[in-house]
Amino acid sequence: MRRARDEQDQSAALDRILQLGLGFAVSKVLFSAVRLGLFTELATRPLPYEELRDRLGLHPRAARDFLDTLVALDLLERGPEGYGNTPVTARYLVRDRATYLGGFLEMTDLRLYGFWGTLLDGLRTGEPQNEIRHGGDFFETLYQDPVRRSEFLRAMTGLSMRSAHALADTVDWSAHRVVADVGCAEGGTLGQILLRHPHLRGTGYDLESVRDDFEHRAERFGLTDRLTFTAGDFFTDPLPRADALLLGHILHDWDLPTKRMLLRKAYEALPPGGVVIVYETLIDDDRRTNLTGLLMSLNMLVETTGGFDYTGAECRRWMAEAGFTSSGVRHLAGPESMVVGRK
Ligand SMILES: C[S@@+](CC[C@H](N)C(=O)[O-])C[C@H]1O[C@@H](n2cnc3c(N)ncnc32)[C@H](O)[C@@H]1O
Repeated sequence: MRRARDEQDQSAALDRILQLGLGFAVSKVLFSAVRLGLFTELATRPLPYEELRDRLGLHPRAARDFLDTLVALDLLERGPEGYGNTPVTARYLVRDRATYLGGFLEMTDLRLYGFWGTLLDGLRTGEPQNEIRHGGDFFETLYQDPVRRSEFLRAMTGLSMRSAHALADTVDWSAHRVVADVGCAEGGTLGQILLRHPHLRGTGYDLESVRDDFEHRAERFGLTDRLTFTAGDFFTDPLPRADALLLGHILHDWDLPTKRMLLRKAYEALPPGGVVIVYETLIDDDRRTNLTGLLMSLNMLVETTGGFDYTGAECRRWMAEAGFTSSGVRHLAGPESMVVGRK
């Protein structure tokens, strides 16, 4: 009896190893579906097999396996009317919906997928594997190409969207008037917060080259009267003054001295009682369970010269060193949590 159970366990573990080994294939199936606009084609209703195949321009040899793989992955439903979105893909993978996450997946396919191909080099050398593999500054290099810049900034909106909703809903904004987002990208997070809290004004702070993308999105939000852009470089300039400062997926881009410098600058920019809100895929304190946080940290190895993700306990320690009198960690959404520090 026990032997039979051991054999079953072993066989399940072997299946898992096989599936992990084929993880790259799963990623590519998902990326292809997003880039083909499959979930967007199904936005209003399910479609019969032939019609869907023809609309997507798929070869008959490939189409059935491709679509049924997505069914097996719980990313499509198949019923009498054909193939349709699941509630999750309808919400997150249909383009032009406010909840679209696909921008992050598109960027992951176009950039990260290739860069992770030389992970082994990164593991051995500690050097980035992306556009700055042979030197240069990451953001300066990336932003030289306007298409890649916009694609990256859109990806940030997708990555942060669920946390943006959670921040808007769970933080007590009533005590604040002005909130600034440091390294705001397109301003998607700030926009979601301001839409829900009409008494707030917001400043997006980022490099000058981000201005057009930010202002375009502020217009789409209908928030140009309350949401403005301030160009700045947080290495050389002070941070904008505000009652609340957001640092979303910023600290993980940089080495420890820069993380500390940014928290010190945040402290200086806040009035007494002001708060800094750091949010990321924080790694659990025991570094065992938040797989996305650990993978994100390896992604910082691939993408940056010194960046790494970290635990809530580490961040609270750096906040205390910067002068913040109290701090606490709270879960936001999925793998993401925030650390709130009060001056
Ligand atoms: C990983 S993205 C995070 C975007 C956004 N906060 C989010 O969570 O979706 C990092 C952002 O920091 C900005 N950034 C990089 N270097 C900067 C600098 N020296 N000064 C100001 N912003 C900078 C980038 O342009 C980018 O928008």
